[in-house]
Amino acid sequence: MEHITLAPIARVNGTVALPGSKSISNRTLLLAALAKGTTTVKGLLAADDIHYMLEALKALEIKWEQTGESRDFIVHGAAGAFPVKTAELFLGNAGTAFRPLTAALALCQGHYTLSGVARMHERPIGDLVNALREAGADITCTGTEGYPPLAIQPATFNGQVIKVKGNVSSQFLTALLMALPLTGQAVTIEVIGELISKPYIDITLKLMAKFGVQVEQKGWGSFSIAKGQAYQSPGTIEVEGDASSASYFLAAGAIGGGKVRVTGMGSDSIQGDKRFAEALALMGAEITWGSHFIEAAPPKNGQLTGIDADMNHIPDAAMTLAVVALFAKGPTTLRNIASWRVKETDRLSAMATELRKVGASVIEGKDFITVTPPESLIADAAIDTYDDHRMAMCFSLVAIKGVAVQINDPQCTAKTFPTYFEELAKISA
Ligand SMILES: O=C(O)C1=C[C@@H](OP(=O)(O)O)[C@@H](O)[C@H](O)C1
Ligand SMILES: C=C(OP(=O)(O)O)C(=O)O
Repeated sequence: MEHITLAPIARVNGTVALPGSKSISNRTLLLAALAKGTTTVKGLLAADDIHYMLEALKALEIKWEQTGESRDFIVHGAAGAFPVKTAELFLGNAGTAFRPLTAALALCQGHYTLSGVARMHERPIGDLVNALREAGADITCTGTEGYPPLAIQPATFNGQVIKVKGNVSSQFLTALLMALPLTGQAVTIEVIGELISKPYIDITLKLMAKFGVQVEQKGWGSFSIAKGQAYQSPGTIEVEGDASSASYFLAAGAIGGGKVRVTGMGSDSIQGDKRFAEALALMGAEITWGSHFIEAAPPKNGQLTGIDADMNHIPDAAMTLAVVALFAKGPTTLRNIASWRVKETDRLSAMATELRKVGASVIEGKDFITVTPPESLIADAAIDTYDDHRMAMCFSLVAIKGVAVQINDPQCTAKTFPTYFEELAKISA
């Protein structure tokens, strides 16, 4: 297996220009594809998840072009439903492509199949499929009921009130929100039970508003779209830097003896993961906020402290804290993170296994993890990454003011951050 060996990094210092946000890139591409008019998308993320969305749009005969070598793309919108009525889409392991495209295609009166990598076929989609079916959609799970792959057939949509469960993934609600304006009808989405990962719904609503569709929100339980709204290109959208990707560098700054600044997003960001910096501050890190940057440095007294906190609002960036916990005084407990089990891998189990390899004592709960740091880290651990980009990026932090560490299959960062290890090297001394 390919691996990368990171020697202990004595000090980190410098500035990282963040790659584009995955969540904003894929939402913007889909909204631009459904909108009337041409949209220039600036600073699109270059990574596998976005590649799958771009290729899917191409298969659906949405015209787009890249401006030279830049990350600026021009998308020619279809002004409504996709023009192509038959397509086979392969979407890798990109939740932000798979879930929203499922909902949009269910309303397009065509014959479509959607599939992904083996792990995508183990990630639940039943709550979204059932919500769409109850509104008349014809969707078959061609493997196991409740999971991809999916086959969609033409059907009459008749939903006025659509109920969806929110406790497995917020992407199901996001998918319905983005797709339903295609019907042109008044529709209300009711969320049954708890809604997790709420800040991602804010990203969805803010981007829909940029494309001219307003949603009337009542708390987190009801979302209404008035009749006759349709997406309209806003002209240009600038993709912010990725706040989840920022977490590794901010954590490095908090651990590593110097200041690390990330640019491309800051206090003005629409991404919930900016609040990772608040969690780091709770551990004692010195955080400086700008409207378009965040900077992290170690605590004034040099010692991070463990925390016990609810992480439901930042599930992706919370993984980074589990590794920062290795450098803190006392245990750290991250709570309300059951969704970790249905992401790129079972992240609760993977995180517990790999943290133990470097010497931590770990309690793996059903929906929480407690990490007690070892007296001293075990050197030269070979970290397995489970085809999970975040496992690879998180465990690189072990080297910062710590010990040498081997990361197996480092290319898995391609899902959201293909150049991660190069960027880390640039701020390492
Ligand atoms: O909507 C989004 O862009 C995302 C929502 C979150 O998923 P869940 O809602 O499944 O927690 C997050 O983990 C994922 O990386 C991106
Ligand atoms: C959960 C993640 O991805 P996805 O968008 O595929 O759900 C992630 O990037 O951590």
